[in-house]
Amino acid sequence: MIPDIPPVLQLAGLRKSFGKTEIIRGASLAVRPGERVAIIGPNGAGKSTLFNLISGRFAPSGGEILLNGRRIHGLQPYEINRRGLARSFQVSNLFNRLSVFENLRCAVLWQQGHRYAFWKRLSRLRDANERAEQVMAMLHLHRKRDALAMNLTYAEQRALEIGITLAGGADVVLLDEPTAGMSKSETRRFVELIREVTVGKTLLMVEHDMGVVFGLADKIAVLVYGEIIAFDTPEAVRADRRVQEAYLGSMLADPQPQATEAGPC
Ligand SMILES: Nc1ncnc2c1ncn2[C@@H]1O[C@H](COP(=O)(O)OP(=O)(O)OP(=O)(O)O)[C@@H](O)[C@H]1O
Repeated sequence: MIPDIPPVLQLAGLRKSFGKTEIIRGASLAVRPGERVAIIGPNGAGKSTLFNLISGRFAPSGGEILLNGRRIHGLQPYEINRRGLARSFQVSNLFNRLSVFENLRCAVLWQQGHRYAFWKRLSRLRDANERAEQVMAMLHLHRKRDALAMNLTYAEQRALEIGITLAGGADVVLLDEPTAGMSKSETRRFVELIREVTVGKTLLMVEHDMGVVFGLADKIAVLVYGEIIAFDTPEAVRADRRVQEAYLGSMLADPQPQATEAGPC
């Protein structure tokens, strides 16, 4: 990474209060193009709130969010999406009664601004079909092309969700606990898949599994009580005394995947 490349995503003194309680307390972060950043921290530290602020679901109480140097705070989630930032959710975002292909095509059309207007020009539909096929192949889901989302395995559903997030071609991708609920072997395969499908993209993820975090991230941001107390390489974060004291030093000392073999599939 060349240090003076401008950040693709920048948080500056970001704040968010719910009522009188300040949850995000002046968070600042500069993410360079192509970096893979994991946000870690104790339960309730504000990780999901931070994602909700960046993706436009919540309006900040103060501070700034810049995407490619332009302010995005105050924009609607779909406007932020069309500026090239897409996010996945912890809860399922799939249309259960649509096929894998149809789910992806809906996502392409929506993210390109056609909403669900399937009657739009045929050439656009052709482009969306091609993009959906492309994303399906990237996810290794082409053999499940016509399977309904509800009939996929849990890991396939999570892969499809990542496909939906990537469908519109966003350059900045936010993944919220992408491996939650997976077995160890599924988690290992999924980490490889995430690595493959995010080549050339900037990735921000919230993840509790330290094996995934240390296996994927170029940099780790540690959020404690709404403040980013460290933002550095995995090695530097692991050695940081403040991080060890504030956030489960033992977890960082031995970053093995935390998932159990008893996944939901
Ligand atoms: N819409 C809301 N209204 C009021 N309080 C909220 C709201 N959303 C989140 N909070 C509070 O903000 C705090 C941070 O929650 P958040 O979900 O962002 O933490 P987190 O770090 O993602 O936690 P976890 O690791 O458990 O998912 C919590 O105390 C939560 O109750």
